[in-house]
Amino acid sequence: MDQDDTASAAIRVEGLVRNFGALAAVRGLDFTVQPGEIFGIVGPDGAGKTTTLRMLAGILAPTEGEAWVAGHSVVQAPEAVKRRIAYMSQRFGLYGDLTVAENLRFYADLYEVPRDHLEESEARLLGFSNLTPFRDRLADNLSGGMKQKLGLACALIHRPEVLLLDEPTNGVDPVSRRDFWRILYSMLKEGVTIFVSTAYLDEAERCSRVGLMHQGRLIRCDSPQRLKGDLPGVLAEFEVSDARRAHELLSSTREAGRVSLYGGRLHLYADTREEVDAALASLGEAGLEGASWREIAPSLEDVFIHTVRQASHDGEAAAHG
Ligand SMILES: Nc1ncnc2c1ncn2[C@@H]1O[C@H](COP(=O)(O)OP(=O)(O)OP(=O)(O)O)[C@@H](O)[C@H]1O
Repeated sequence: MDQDDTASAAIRVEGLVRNFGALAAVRGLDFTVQPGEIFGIVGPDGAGKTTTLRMLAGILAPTEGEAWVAGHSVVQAPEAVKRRIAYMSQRFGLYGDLTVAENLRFYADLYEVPRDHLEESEARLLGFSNLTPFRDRLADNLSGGMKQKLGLACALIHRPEVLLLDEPTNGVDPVSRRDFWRILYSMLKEGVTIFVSTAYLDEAERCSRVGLMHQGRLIRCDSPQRLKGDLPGVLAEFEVSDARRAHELLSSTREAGRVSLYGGRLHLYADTREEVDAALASLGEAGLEGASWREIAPSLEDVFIHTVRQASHDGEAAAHG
């Protein structure tokens, strides 16, 4: 590989594999994240997101392949990687019997943050996260959202170049989630590169690029805009008096995931417009009068559902073929 490429990319991954015994958790990843990007990774439970993050953080050795994070190899120099990044796992270690300020100080000491920068960094991070009024509260007595924000503040105290976040807002209330993302954007402005896994597709929408992970592979990787624009087929929304019944009728003859109910509206993901017209005709034949349909723009959720379905379908076909 070109030495300059490795040095300039914030994260570069080549042929990364991780097996746990017979289980292939990560099956060969290749991607690059540029400095100042926010890269989101989404995928069903067990897709391999946490395993990937742990390898990038230098705390889990790859079975095969390589990754360079903040200019260092996770295989050759994991300790150098750890000094230049922050990794917030799903069970980030806050000390419940220490206060908010004491937790920050603990992480500052751990990373040997110079004392002369400390007060300013603490004040800034507490301010960002709206935790200043709670600086003397024990971490155990914070709400879930506040705990996550404090975890992020602790992860940022040593000014990492790359921030690795594993589902950081899982179960967090909407207001704290918004605060959390505000902090992430401020960090981006300061040039920090962010790699975040999330189960929330509205969060994935906020990323500069999104990787869809499925069974240990990245099956798509692009900007949210492009991912939505490239979804093949037609997404149709039906206006119909009895959406529940229409759902039953249309889904009985289609693969799972093709027909879904959104409130009182019915969505059909079809290969062609003719297929949608045929579906409309079949509703009429079944006595559901007055139905109509219009094409709608897919959301990232649609892209996610249909891409995963297609990948599972292709995987099964390959297994049986
Ligand atoms: N230490 C381990 N030992 C054995 N198997 C593991 C280990 N860690 C992960 N796995 C397995 O590897 C696969 C990928 O897990 P991983 O946690 O990376 O997925 P994920 O996409 O992060 O899902 P989740 O969001 O549920 O954590 C799963 O089948 C999991 O059971």
